[in-house]
Amino acid sequence: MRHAHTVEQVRAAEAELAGQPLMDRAVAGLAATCARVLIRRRGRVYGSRVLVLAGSGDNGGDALFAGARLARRGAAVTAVLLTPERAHPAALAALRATGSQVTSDQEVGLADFSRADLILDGIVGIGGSGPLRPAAEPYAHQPRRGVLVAVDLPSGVDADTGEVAGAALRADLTVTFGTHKPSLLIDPGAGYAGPVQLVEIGLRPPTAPVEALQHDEVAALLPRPAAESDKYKRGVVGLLAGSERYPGAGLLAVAGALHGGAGAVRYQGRAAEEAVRRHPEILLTAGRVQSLVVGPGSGEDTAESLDDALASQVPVLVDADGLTELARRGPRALAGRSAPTLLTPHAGEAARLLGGDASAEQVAAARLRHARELAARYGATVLLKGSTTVVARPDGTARVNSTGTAWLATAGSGDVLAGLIGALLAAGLPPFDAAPVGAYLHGLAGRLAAGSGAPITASDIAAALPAVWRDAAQGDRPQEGRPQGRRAGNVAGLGD
Ligand SMILES: NC(=O)C1=CN([C@@H]2O[C@H](COP(=O)(O)OP(=O)(O)OC[C@H]3O[C@@H](n4cnc5c(N)ncnc54)[C@H](OP(=O)(O)O)[C@@H]3O)[C@@H](O)[C@H]2O)[C@@H](O)CC1
Ligand SMILES: Nc1ncnc2c1ncn2[C@@H]1O[C@H](COP(=O)(O)OP(=O)(O)O)[C@@H](O)[C@H]1O
Ligand SMILES: [K+]
Repeated sequence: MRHAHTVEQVRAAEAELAGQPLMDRAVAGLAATCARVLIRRRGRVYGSRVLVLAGSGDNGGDALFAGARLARRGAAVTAVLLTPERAHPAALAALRATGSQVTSDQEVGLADFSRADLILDGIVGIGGSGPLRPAAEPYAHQPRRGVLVAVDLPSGVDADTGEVAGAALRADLTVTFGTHKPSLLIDPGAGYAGPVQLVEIGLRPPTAPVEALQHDEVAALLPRPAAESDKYKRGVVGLLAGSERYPGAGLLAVAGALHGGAGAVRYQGRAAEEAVRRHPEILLTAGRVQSLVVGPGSGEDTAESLDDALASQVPVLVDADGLTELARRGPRALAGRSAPTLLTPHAGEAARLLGGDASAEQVAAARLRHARELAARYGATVLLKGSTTVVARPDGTARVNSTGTAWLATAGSGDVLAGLIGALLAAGLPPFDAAPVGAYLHGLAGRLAAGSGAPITASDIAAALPAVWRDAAQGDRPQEGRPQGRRAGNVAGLGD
């Protein structure tokens, strides 16, 4: 599991360790990573050009101390102070002691920014608030040819949420200390972080409010048939999906559900004839189900299907047209339910569910906040789709998934996901497990189908699910976050 803690939690954990050399540990890890980057890039640290951007807090202190270590290994280090009168005194003294250049001339800083082999972004870390200050902002737009390493988190990104109020520095790599911050896992912030390397400094923060399942946890959660299983014991998922107008959505939900670990799929939409032709294994008869998926392409049947689903005593996943209908009815429509409800909106549907309190763009820019808000308002688990999928519970705890790829943004992709998660619910996973496990597999399936990068269809995603399931079921792979190390995860090639 990858855990992310809030600034408040980090501060409290830090206070418990008062007197311990936390900064030394952080700096040692940071400098070692920078040295490895330089060795990979230039063959050695000696003679490399390093630019340190130092703000007025400890984040700047970390960057200056790391700069001093690199200078002692022969790097030509320049430090640019953004608030010269308040630079970290001990760190500045350490850097000056190496004979490195120190300036507060931002013109010099910007010129060096373009030339340096490595830039340390120590402008601001977990102490940041609001948009980048004017002195710092130009660095967010300045071209560069070197590697930009964010210290703790990219400056300009809100640590707790991943929101970016204005400009932010786009890192090639982030070295974070003690624990992950939510912003390193959730877009748009995560998109500025690059791969994330965690330096252990001994912090022992409490339960994480935001976490990301990794291969091992997914492996442990995947439903597997036991020796005495039969198809009913494994779970039956009912699909209220597909209409005369949108038969395809029903078929894609079936395709997702068939690969989701349930024993059987009971199809109850209007595309039955085509569905059974394509998927002869489905059941068309009415009967018991252990979960219901309502909404994908359900068109003219939506209101009735939603009534049926919400009146049931089984877990219900509401997607697509079902969400539009639910938005019309409002949160009270879920008030009487005794079984769990899972809502799976994309940003536009989320905006609708919020009744106009936020636009789709605002939802996408503040994914964690809006997923939590929706979960609280509707008293349901919410899976907010998009570049980072966020699953939130009414109590605010959240799981995020980053295995996806933008190639997943293709018509019908969400229908496959709805069927897949519906099957996981039928197999007995609670929504807070079924939703992130489904998103994890769906994301990997998209990646597998897209290969090195090619347009894929929703059917391709469904077809890739068995291979991805087999791979995930093996667990124990040191695979984390974005699997190719593009973002959170092992720092491909830059780590040990
Ligand atoms: N916690 C731990 O366990 C450990 C933490 N460590 C390190 O400490 C860091 C936290 O240090 P910190 O508390 O000094 O705050 P920090 O991030 O440097 O920022 C504060 C300064 O930034 C300024 N500023 C604010 N907003 C801004 C903006 N938008 N744009 C520009 N500037 C902005 C603000 O200025 P002011 O508002 O006062 O004018 C203030 O002076 C943490 O990220 C990690 O690197 C490690 O060393 C080891 C263990
Ligand atoms: N930029 C992106 N990066 C990663 N995944 C994405 C991106 N855009 C969309 N997705 C994923 O693609 C799927 C699209 O679902 P949805 O919007 O419901 O499409 P549809 O309604 O056509 O089925 C979701 O799983 C979503 O998380
Ligand atoms: K930073």
